[in-house]
Amino acid sequence: MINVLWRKAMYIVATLGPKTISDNAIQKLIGAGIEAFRINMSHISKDNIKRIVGFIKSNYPDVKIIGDITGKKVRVSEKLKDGFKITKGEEVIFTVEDQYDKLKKQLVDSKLKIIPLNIKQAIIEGLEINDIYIKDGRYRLAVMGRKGSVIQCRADSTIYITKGKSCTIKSIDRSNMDIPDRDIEDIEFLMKNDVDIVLLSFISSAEDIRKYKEKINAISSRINKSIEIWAKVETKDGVKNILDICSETDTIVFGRGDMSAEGGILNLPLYQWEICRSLHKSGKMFIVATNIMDNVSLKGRPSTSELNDIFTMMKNGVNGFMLTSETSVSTNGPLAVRYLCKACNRYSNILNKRKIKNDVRRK
Ligand SMILES: Nc1ncnc2c1ncn2[C@@H]1O[C@H](COP(=O)(O)OP(=O)(O)OP(=O)(O)O)[C@@H](O)[C@H]1O
Ligand SMILES: CC(=O)C(=O)O
Repeated sequence: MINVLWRKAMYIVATLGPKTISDNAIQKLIGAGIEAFRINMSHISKDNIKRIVGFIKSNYPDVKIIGDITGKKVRVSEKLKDGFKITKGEEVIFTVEDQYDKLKKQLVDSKLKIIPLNIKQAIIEGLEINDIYIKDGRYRLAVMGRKGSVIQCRADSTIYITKGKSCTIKSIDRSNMDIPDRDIEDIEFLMKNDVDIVLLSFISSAEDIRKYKEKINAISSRINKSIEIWAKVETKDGVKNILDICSETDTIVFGRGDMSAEGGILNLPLYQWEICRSLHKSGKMFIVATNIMDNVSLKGRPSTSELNDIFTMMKNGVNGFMLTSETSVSTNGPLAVRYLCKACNRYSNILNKRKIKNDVRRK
């Protein structure tokens, strides 16, 4: 087994994905300095999760495993059997899950492709929708016309559509949505397999967590297992209610991928700053996820702005970082972890020295 080289000043989490689910890849990430893994329940099969958890638990009992459940995330519905490409300028139809089969029959002779979303008609009734975004806001489809739940859109760029792909409708009100059945099944699976932490996605209020806790407590008394609960904040309401959310959990993860789609990428630093200010001296753990070391995936070294971002976040009280696509879909995962650990160690040494100096000066 590879030994962990050093203990880091910050909590560093890596997401496992197609490029890192083998035992060998997991060992390399641990050797580079990882002390917790995120498993995205939306992308990894249950068989693979069982194998990964078994491997980590029996070889690295101190490494924590975090199961990230999908929450109230809008995605392309599982009802879409075969994926397809839509080209720049092409018009397509989005619809809701409960209208998809009917619409497919009605439009059988039309050339328009239909994309079903995993939401029910009631969720979008009366809602003004100007755009639908795909993959954390990276691709935009402008709404050209709409009749109830039949939404005609034009693509700004060429995109591949497959089931499960993440979508964003900015104006959506999640308070009307039920906890997806899939989340409850996934939580029970995580508990039965001794996963340490469940990461609840799209938490917008303390009430959201309490609803999950009710379900988790019921499972817990039935199977006699427990699990730690963390909240992922990635909506405007979540940022607004951050202190309220903290009353129900000790760890907050800021999901910058979804947040940039939900709140607009230009506003992202402002949301991040707002959470830092709110959590300052709260004693809560604050972990920032996504787009931490993307340049290492692309070019083999971090960019100046990534390093500056990391330093500023540490100065503002962030306690940990969560790598997502850097380790799940890139072959440069261990390199990203090494750079991140080195940066965190170096900056925390400097910040600690500065703090001690200032404390002494104040006395
Ligand atoms: N097993 C997989 N098969 C295909 N694509 C994957 C897989 N795992 C991850 N991905 C892709 O890599 C990206 C980064 O993976 P990660 O698990 O960090 O997801 P994420 O950005 O939180 O995704 P999502 O928002 O879809 O839950 C995802 O957006 C997804 O498109
Ligand atoms: C990690 C995650 O969910 C996000 O960045 O949105």
